[in-house]
Amino acid sequence: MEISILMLIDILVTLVVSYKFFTLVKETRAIQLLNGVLILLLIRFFSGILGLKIFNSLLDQVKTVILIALPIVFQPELRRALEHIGRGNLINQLRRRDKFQTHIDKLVAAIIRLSKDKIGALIVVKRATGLKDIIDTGIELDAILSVELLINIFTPNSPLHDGAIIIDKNRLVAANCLLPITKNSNLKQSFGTRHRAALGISEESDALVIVVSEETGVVSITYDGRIESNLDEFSLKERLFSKFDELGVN
Ligand SMILES: Nc1ncnc2c1ncn2[C@@H]1O[C@H](COP(=O)(O)OP(=O)(O)OP(=O)(O)O)[C@@H](O)[C@H]1O
Repeated sequence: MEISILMLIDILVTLVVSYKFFTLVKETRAIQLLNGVLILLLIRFFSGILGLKIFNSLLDQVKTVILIALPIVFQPELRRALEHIGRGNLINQLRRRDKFQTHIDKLVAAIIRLSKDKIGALIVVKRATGLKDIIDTGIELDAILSVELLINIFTPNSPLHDGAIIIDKNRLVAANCLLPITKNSNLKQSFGTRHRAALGISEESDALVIVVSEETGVVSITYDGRIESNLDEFSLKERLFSKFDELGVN
């Protein structure tokens, strides 16, 4: 078989597009469904070879239902993916990164100071999932994010220090908010309600949550129902950056 240049280009383009698609969905809930679809296609392939006619037609029906249901169930992910492609322009990306760096720098500077002073904090950073029901449990602020404001809010005895704050891009949306507590029973005993609340909201939304322990000053981050502890300034910035870059916040 002759391999033409066109064929090589074809393979390369398919690989690049598949890789891009995979990186877009890998940390979303779409990945589980994608795995399911791949398994289904594999079963359909073998059942085709074996000539199991009734089973084949059943699998074909299931495939049709899934194809119709996909765009409905994954409407937010699809929208994000299309927006991501639309933002491909390099200048826009650089501009976005720059603006974005400023929000992250402010946030991280405040967290590091809170950590040094062992001031407990619970900071929910909104991503794609709306958090209206959580915001409604607290006090709406809609203030521009600043290091001083963040420190002021969490300073013990300040009227807003209890509960969580919600941040959306460079705005501090609300404080004093109540988060759902995780039901995960495999957590370390040392994680109290502040950390359990951070995990709870990260299980129910795609938000990133930063926790500063009042007892130890340790900084943790939760996302997708997972917790990472003992983050220093560098790794915290790195986590925030990669999570938001993925989403394309501006
Ligand atoms: N469901 C919740 N939603 C929002 N904030 C909460 C919630 N539960 C607890 N908190 C916050 O956590 C504080 C209590 O933290 P607690 O000491 O139980 O947690 P912890 O995980 O051990 O943290 P630390 O290491 O800071 O002690 C409360 O004063 C409140 O500000």
